[in-house]
Amino acid sequence: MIEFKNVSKVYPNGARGLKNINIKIEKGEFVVVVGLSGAGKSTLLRSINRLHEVSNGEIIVGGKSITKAQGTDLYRIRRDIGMIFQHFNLVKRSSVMRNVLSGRAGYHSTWKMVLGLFPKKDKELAIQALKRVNMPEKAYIRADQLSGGQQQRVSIARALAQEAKLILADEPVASLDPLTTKQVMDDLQRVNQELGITMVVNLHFIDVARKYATRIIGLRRSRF
Ligand SMILES: Nc1ncnc2c1ncn2[C@@H]1O[C@H](COP(=O)(O)OP(=O)(O)OP(=O)(O)O)[C@@H](O)[C@H]1O
Repeated sequence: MIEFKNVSKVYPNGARGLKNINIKIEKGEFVVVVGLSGAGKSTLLRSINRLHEVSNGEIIVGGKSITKAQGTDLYRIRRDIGMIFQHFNLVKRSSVMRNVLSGRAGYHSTWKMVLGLFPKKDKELAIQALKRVNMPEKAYIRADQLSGGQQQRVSIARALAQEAKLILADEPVASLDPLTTKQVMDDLQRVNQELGITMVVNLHFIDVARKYATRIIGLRRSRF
């Protein structure tokens, strides 16, 4: 599903993000990346969908080189990759439904999205996604009316509506309390087990990593 081939990343200011990384992640794995602050976890995760460009080496996603891909090819590879951020990245003044539907944006023309013209099938997908995170009754509430944990579960629903084959979650529970952390991690686990969506998750807490991961990757000073 994902292969890092001798990947290195040096930031323009000279900071080293990754050093000679070789990893293979198979379809359906729940991989947790752990490491101290500055170890390179975010750089690793964000290089998978090319939010960060790597300096050397190549990353293969779903059999295709995302490193070399351009134009439509890059767009298609990215469409299969859902992203979950520490601070949820929802449009806070929009409804939950509208946020989940935004996961469908990659399937339609920009003008339709600007006008909010989503086909019926998309709305059904969005409701199904909200059901999977146990939040269908919140569909028409504004996102900023929800707790942090609920907002994070909406962002999981957005990735599901996107029909992502792979979800990258960069510190998804770093802003949450222990109870909410469990709910969000349980949702990610359920999605992984029931839908077979591959997960790559960065976490600070090794106990949470142990509980959920099918494999833990430890990063230390840009290496693993
Ligand atoms: N945009 C950037 N510009 C310059 N250097 C950066 C940038 N992003 C990260 N770095 C550097 O790259 C290295 C790895 O950082 P990265 O954010 O990937 O680590 P991390 O393990 O995710 O840490 P944290 O948990 O604190 O986010 C660090 O030395 C960091 O200072």
